Amino acid sequence: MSLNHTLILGGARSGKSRFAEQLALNSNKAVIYLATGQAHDSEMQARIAHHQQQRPTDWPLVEEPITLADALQTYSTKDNCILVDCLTLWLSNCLCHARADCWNEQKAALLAALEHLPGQVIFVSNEVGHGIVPLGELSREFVDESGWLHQAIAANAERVEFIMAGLALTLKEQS
Ligand SMILES: Nc1nc2c(ncn2[C@@H]2O[C@H](COP(=O)(O)OP(=O)(O)OP(=O)(O)O)[C@@H](O)[C@H]2O)c(=O)[nH]1
Repeated sequence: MSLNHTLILGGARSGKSRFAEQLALNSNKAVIYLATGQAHDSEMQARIAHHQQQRPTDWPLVEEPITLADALQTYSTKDNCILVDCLTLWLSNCLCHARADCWNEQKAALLAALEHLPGQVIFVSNEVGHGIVPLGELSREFVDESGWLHQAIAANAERVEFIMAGLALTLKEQS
């Protein structure tokens, strides 16, 4: 089964967001930008402001740090393309949530929702699994969950790209 979603992976400052934005533009559909990031400090505020300045001003913004599946179900239509930037921050937000089962619930909800969404979705995410296994328990959980999430989304994606130094390596493309 291949669904109408694309996964764009890459390291920090790899150019993955820019690549994903170009892909969304090329879709020729109405694009919605779904941000999972939260501006908890001035550095993050500056990053967000930078992102806002360089993407098209006519893209509606949805900010949703936790309930990603609900947001996708609310906004996905057969004529639109939702750009989700990014799964990594969503995973962090869910793992750090006060409710211990938040992550398992939200992950299951997303994977289930993906089977029925009417429109196109482009996911951006950090590939964080290239280093050594972290010593801290939460960091280990983060790296493990991130890898499992990417595998689950990639399995049914129609396209998966890995971005490095602004260049794309196509991992999967189904015509
Ligand atoms: N809340 C909110 N977050 C945003 C908005 N625009 C972007 N972001 C967040 O900013 C994050 C990207 O931050 P960066 O660290 O600068 O980008 P990056 O993805 O690591 O870098 P590249 O690989 O170069 O794309 C995304 O994950 C978004 O969640 C916005 O309008 N509102």
